[in-house]
Amino acid sequence: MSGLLPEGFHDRLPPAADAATRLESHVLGVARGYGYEQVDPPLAEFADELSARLKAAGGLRDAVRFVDPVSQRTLAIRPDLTAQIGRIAATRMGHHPRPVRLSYAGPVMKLAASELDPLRATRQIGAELIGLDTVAAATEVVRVAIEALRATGVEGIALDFTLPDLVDCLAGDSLTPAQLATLRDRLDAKDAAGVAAIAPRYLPLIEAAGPFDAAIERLRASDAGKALATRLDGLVEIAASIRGQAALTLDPTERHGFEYQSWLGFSLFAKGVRGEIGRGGTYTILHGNGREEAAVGFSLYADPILDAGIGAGARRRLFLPFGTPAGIGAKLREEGWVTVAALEADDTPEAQLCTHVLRDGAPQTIQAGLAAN
Ligand SMILES: N[C@@H](Cc1c[nH]c[nH+]1)C(=O)O
Repeated sequence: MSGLLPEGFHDRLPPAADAATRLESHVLGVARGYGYEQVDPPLAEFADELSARLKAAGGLRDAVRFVDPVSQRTLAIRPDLTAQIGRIAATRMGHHPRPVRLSYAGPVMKLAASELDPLRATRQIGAELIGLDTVAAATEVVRVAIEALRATGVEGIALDFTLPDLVDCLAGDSLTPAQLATLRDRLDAKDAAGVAAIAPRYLPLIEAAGPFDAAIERLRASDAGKALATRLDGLVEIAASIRGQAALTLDPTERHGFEYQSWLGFSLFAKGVRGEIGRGGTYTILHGNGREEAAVGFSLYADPILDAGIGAGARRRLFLPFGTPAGIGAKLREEGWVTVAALEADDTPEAQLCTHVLRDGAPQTIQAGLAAN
């Protein structure tokens, strides 16, 4: 059925849409347990406001934009919720004591799809801690993310740490901006020869990538000037808090998708799920008066998780034959049943995808085969 929706857009049908709601409430529930309260910003807002909120965010290349006939200003549909949370924290919640803990869930839209990420209209669920980007703050955020994924039934979680601003931090002023840009590009491509041609001292960063402990050791060994020592110590502490709950790797130069994250970034993966299921890290919010504020957070991507069939749960629907008194249905729903009432005499449990049928006043399982969805 091509042409019904633009490429990269999709409908969620039953039972996947119910699963999506359940997943969202599990994640928000775990975040709520850690003190994160939900905010719900609008789908679109002034483009200049959205693009200037996070330091190093690089504009709104990813956003669908249009001129609002009412305000006559350019609006952007959010491609990511983090900047909106930053805006709320910096403005309307600017007077709240720090750190502020906020959670969110909602649709986002991207201007273009990529091969790795073919969906343009997706949903993000996440949490942001505003006011700190310390190891303690990052540890909490990473824990919430992992616990939230586990609560939704995701198994085989893997977390890949990265150090998004590492290259800039090591470069000092020894490289021109143009050289730095090429270097970043070559590091992203893991092009050892290209890196060697610009600055051979960066080669150990490519070689270090891999399982966490070994990668840390290799990085420490190559860090003669101890320029990385604090960052590496921080990573080790964060990693220790989730050990055993996720497979840990470290790719110090990975920058794809980490546009605005600062000293720490991480990507989340799960067994049996294609691509990333979430991402997070530390970043800097810009206040109107030029003040900068540290923050850390994560966003989970519901679509790949749901597409892998995780969190779907089994359907359990009880068919109430035509004429069943309303009071009986009410009592069964109180007991936790999902009831589906026949509204016409010839309706059937099969047509209503029911797993159970009310017979002689009691729910009975329908023979296997019929019950399958
Ligand atoms: N919103 C970011 C992840 C993030 C949340 N907070 C900090 N970083 C993303 O989806 O790429």
